[in-house]
Amino acid sequence: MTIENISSNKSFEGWHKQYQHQSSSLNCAMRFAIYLPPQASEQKVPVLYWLSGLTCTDENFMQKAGAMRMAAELGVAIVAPDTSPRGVGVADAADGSYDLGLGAGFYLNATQAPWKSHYHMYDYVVNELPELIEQHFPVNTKRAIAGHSMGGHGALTIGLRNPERYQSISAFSPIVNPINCPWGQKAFEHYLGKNRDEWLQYDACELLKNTKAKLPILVDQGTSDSFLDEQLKPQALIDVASAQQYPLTLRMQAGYDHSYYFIASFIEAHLKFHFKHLTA
Ligand SMILES: N[C@@H](CCC(=O)N[C@@H](CSC=O)C(=O)NCC(=O)O)C(=O)O
Repeated sequence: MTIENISSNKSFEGWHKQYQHQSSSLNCAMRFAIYLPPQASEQKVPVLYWLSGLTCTDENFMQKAGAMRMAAELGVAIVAPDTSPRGVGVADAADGSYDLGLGAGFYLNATQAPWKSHYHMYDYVVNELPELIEQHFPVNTKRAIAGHSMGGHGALTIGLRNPERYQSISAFSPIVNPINCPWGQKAFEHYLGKNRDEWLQYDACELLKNTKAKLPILVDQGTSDSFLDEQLKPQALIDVASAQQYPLTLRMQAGYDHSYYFIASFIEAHLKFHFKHLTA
């Protein structure tokens, strides 16, 4: 697997870099960003995989979250993939809507035309990307996964389905129950078809009901988030976790909205949470 460097910027004595490569899972060229802390010049470091939300690329988190100072202090690399396949021949929403198609891959493997030829973000994040990162960069195999909104859904579902691959999961404002909200229902019907049984494998609440593993989960949710009641519904996750006695910490943060201003306010706590489990 070859990768092409397309940018390098020194930051907090480490490096932020962007790369492009041909993805076998997605059947197109993909871009990702990596932050390598200063410790990576001397030793292999653990990795936090960050999954962004609707409309994002690899750039939103790296430019807006303010995560690099603490990542440099702790010695944790951060990898941020794009949120969907892109390029010539990749299907997009017919009406140009932001919640389907480009920028809206929902971290699943699509089974329906026209999506199924490229939209395999689940396979990309779970297998291809870590393999590529571990081949090309000074990282060890201790991994954590986090994300925002659609990316929070991705982090929860991928972490819950692959507990042996990650040490910890965290999310900001995640879509916790996509089978019961408009964003999730629209995406799943297009990507997975009308059979709702096929949707359950990508729903964090459903997965939490059935998981035996107990990977620690931290969630922060703003109380002034305009998507809170219609799309995010954190109480559904609290209820299942409570019934399962699952180690979930879900904090309602007063006055915060859905933006990166919110993420920037609590990203240090998430990095410290992951660091504790990555180095336990
Ligand atoms: N209507 C908005 C919706 C897009 C939006 O709010 N995207 C969020 C993630 S929402 C859930 O996945 C986001 O992270 N935006 C990028 C950013 O840098 O803030 C719109 O299209 O503007």
